Amino acid sequence: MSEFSLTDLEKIIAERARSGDTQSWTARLFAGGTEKAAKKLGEEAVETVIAAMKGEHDGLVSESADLLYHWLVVLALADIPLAEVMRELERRTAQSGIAEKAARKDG
Ligand SMILES: N=c1c2ncn([C@@H]3O[C@H](COP(=O)(O)OP(=O)(O)OP(=O)(O)O)[C@@H](O)[C@H]3O)c2ncn1[C@@H]1O[C@H](COP(=O)(O)O)[C@@H](O)[C@H]1O
Repeated sequence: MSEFSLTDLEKIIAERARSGDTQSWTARLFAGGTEKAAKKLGEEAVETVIAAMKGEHDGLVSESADLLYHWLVVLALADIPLAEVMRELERRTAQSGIAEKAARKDG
């Protein structure tokens, strides 16, 4: 399992967004604004769906990476930290009681 996390990528995106580097895709996405970035996210989602439906292993991995990267850019443009989404996922997990059931099973 890679040590690299979405939190690491979120930090890189924040740094690159501020860089003003004309070669930076992140900086260009930020300059283009939310609508453009969200459209790109939609395209990557469609490409991910197509790769999944075709059963393309490598394509699905690659498109998933594009999707997660563009999703984090859209979140950053909306000033929503990844932690806020994780808290929502955690809340839903706690609500379902799945985590406790798994812990009881392990213990
Ligand atoms: N993870 C990514 C990442 N995933 C995809 N992309 C870029 O997203 C762009 C769009 O992908 P597409 O598949 O649509 O390729 P495209 O050639 O633009 O296709 P068209 O839309 O033009 O048809 C490409 O330029 C990819 O390089 C990414 N760009 C950056 N990152 C991360 O962000 C960091 C900083 O990158 P820069 O901001 O470019 O310095 C990198 O080190 C990576 O960690």
